[in-house]
Amino acid sequence: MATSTGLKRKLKSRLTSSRKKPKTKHLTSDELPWKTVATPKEAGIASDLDGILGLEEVDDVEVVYEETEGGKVIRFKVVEETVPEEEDVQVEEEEKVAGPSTDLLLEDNQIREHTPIDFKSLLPDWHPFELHSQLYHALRNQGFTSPTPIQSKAIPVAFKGKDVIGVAQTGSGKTLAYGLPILHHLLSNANPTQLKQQKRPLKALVLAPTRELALQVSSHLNACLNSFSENTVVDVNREDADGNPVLSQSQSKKRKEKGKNKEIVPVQSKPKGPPLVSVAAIVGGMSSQKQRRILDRGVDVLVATPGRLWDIIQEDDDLAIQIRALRFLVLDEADRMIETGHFAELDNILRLTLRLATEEEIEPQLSGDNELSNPTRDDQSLPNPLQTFIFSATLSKDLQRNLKKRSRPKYKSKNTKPASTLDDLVMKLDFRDPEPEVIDLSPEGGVVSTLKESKIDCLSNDKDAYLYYFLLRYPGRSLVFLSSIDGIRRLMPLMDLLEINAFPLHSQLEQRQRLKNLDRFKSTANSVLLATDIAARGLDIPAVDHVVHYQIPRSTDVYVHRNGRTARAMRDGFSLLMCAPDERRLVRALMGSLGRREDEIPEMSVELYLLDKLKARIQVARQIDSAQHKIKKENHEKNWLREAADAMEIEIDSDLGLSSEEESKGLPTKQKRKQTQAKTAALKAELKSLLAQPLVARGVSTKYITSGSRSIVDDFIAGDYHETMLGMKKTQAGQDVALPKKKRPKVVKEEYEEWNGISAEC
Ligand SMILES: Nc1ncnc2c1ncn2[C@@H]1O[C@H](COP(=O)(O)OP(=O)(O)OP(=O)(O)O)[C@@H](O)[C@H]1O
Repeated sequence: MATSTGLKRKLKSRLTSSRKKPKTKHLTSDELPWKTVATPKEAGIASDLDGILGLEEVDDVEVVYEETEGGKVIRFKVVEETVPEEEDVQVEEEEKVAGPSTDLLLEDNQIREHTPIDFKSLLPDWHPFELHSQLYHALRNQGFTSPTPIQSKAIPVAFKGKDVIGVAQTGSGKTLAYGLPILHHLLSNANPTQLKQQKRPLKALVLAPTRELALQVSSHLNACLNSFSENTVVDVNREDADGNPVLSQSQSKKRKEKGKNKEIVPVQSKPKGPPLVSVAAIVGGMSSQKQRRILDRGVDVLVATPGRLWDIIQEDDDLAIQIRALRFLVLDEADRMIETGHFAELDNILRLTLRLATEEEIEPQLSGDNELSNPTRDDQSLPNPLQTFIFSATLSKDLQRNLKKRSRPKYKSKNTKPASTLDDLVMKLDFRDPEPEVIDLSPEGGVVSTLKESKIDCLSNDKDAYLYYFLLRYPGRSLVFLSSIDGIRRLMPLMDLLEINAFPLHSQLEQRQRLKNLDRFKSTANSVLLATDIAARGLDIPAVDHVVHYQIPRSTDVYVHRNGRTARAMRDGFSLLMCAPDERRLVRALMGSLGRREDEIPEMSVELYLLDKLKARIQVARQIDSAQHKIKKENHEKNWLREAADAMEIEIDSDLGLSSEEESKGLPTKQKRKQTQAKTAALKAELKSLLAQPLVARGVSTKYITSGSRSIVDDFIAGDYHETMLGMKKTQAGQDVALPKKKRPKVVKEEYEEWNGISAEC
């Protein structure tokens, strides 16, 4: 142990070093520190884009794909690593021996105090849980001063070793409701000496339905570890040249540059010891080699989507064996996993977690010949009891009731059929707890109290104009849900032409692009995300102001989860349903199954005069889009024709003005093409002029601002005038909805005395 003075001096040096952020430098591919190495041809290494994609495998080189005006550009970000100073290493060694220190208070990412922290007075609401000190630090750093209701209820139950089925409204902190008990258990039971000697076995598996949600859960859990104890926590999704985990950015230490004038030589800082607890994500669409390496190294908590995980399990017997001995299993948004087509994979993974009675053998439904070894175990052979947590904002009451009644799984033998519905699947889960605890905090009617709902009734064809109106009228971060990818593809060019900052998100985009679009949406205050329901569940995007249901969601659960992207963590939020005449029936059914009436959702008020002006813009934008589409299609056909002619060694007109031949094939002549191009240019000029015209509400005089039937001078003085719609007040969307109709009092059937005919007395 160091003396207190010695420790102080070293801490000071850490103070300076911890402020240093790793620098990043943009380089071209030629500037990277290449080294020529021979690779076997058969391996097909780096055949992709001349090795550029392979670069993702290189530590500290981040490949960034950017759309620019000149086309797609690939950039390389090189993160300069730091070499820890001897003093830092010494402090870390000391801390390692002493265990996680409680004498550093990290606030605003800086070490402020050097006294033991009294969490009892700093976090009184958390104190009764007696969490590991590292978690207290993390909660404090993140400003989570008190537990949310689901955390208050679920954490003590989980600490008792019980299985938990948690149902709570969207954005209510369910991730930490299961995450904190898991991390507490792992931190409290970690044995640093043992970790150094052997590969850590997998202890917790969190299954999530979408890649984005899995990555988010993983970073949420990592944030609870990385806030403190710099030497004990690493981001295992990053690794050094030897495949060792690299300390996360907050842990970067001072570096020694190798030569001032030289090119950057990335220097790897070796971790000073294995992390106490590590969390990693395994999802589709990202480098599977890297993910396999992470697994080979060993990880404590794995957050995964079922598809990619099952792919890996099929080739990795060791992982399958580890899953059989899990300590924690979590199904996050289990109901959605059933919908995403991952059902068979999920079913197979869950089969691995079942207890096996000595006489029974259960085999997962493996495809191919790569059968897993399946050791028969009885209940007693389990080293640790498995604890199962199922969390969602929507789990049917029937399912919750059934879960309470059951205990042992229904899987009996390897011939058992896979489950076919969520109820079926969850009922087959092998809860070790004879009475799993159901905690249901879901709000009545499925709506979070801080959410304001509204509705616009309009024709299908007018939805674009209403959406455009809404986006201009209420700037902010708007998440627009569409039910099809085609719908997004149609709307995106319109948004571009109308100069709306919109990004698409759907399953047919590359994973890299999905994450990038999500990031752009997160970091742009006034932006729109046009998304399918892959964005409906679990995504925790800070400050989404509005959710727009461009099409009516296909189920109540989807409605609840889509709405849940706004009004999170007790913040205000707004949702708008766009309802075409043929969708009214669906809205009625939707509200009915939430135990509500259709007219409980108030109408959004719309300035029709301005809407008409916007319709004119939309019309021109649509014409441009269709003309551009036509040109694109023609170019495509032209290219096809040229290639076909080349292949057949036929000579065609140099400019493809194939005149008669062309016309006979239905292709436009050169003249016609020119006409289309000229028409498009004229339309673009028209749209440009329409976009430049100010949007002035009816009755507003821009010449004499104090006159007109709608004087705008007071708004100017008060500073609450709308910047793009003159004459409108700058209001929040929630202020422009009519009050919801009051619930009609329930008709209480009066009990009448049985009618026995006119009495003799009358
Ligand atoms: N105790 C807390 N105090 C304040 N904020 C918290 C607390 N716990 C979690 N949060 C924050 O609340 C937000 C929502 O948390 P989380 O994503 O876990 O919600 P959720 O219930 O899983 O939502 P969904 O059902 O939509 O998946 C996150 O930004 C999280 O960081």
